[in-house]
Amino acid sequence: MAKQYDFLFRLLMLGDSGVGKTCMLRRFTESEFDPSHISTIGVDFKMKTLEIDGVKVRVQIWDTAGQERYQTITKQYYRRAQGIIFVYDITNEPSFLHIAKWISDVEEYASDKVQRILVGNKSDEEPMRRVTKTEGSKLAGRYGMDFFETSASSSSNICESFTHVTELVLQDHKRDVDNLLGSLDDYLDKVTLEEEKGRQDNEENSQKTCAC
Ligand SMILES: Nc1nc2c(ncn2[C@@H]2O[C@H](COP(=O)(O)OP(=O)(O)OP(=O)(O)O)[C@@H](O)[C@H]2O)c(=O)[nH]1
Repeated sequence: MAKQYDFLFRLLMLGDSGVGKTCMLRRFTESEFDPSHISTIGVDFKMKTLEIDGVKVRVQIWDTAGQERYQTITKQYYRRAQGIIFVYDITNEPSFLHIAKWISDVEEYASDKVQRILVGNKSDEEPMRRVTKTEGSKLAGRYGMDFFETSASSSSNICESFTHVTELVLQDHKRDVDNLLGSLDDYLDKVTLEEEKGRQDNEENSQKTCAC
């Protein structure tokens, strides 16, 4: 059967328990919002296909448990992620302060090339806000990440944030392919030049032989 997509990328969601990772993922993949909080056990994943600039990208999004007790399990998923979404809750300051810890874990366990974005979720809860947009944006800037405020409840910026991290992974992948093709071109040019030089040397040698 023909493949239904051009690329398959793995994304990972990280952040404290209760910040809304599962709700964001359900909103993105199933357009649903469930206000109950059932803590994720270990890890879970959902798939979705996106079309970016005519390229079909299938994303496998891993939703990790925020609870400390599952971290030995969840850390095993860091290495294979190509994109990471760090999530905090704008109504919960500790979840924002813990982002530095999540980032340091990723720096320790994930690939150096992993693409990352920062998300402040629950932007619909404005009266309960404890972390300003400027604080979120500054933290993201400090780590060289793009920043979004989302709401799984109202759906604000959900599609934009998942699509953006996928675009970053796709761009990085294309850069790798271009570099590989560039090296292949250089190699083929070198081989052609050497063959050309070999032919010329042979011709010169045979002319010399004839003259004798
Ligand atoms: N108001 C509001 N509530 C939200 C939003 N997203 C999630 N919630 C609520 O926050 C609670 C926790 O959401 P979950 O998605 O289960 O949180 P989680 O980060 O996956 O938690 P763990 O699985 O324990 O790591 C639930 O009661 C949700 O209804 C949002 O955008 N706005």
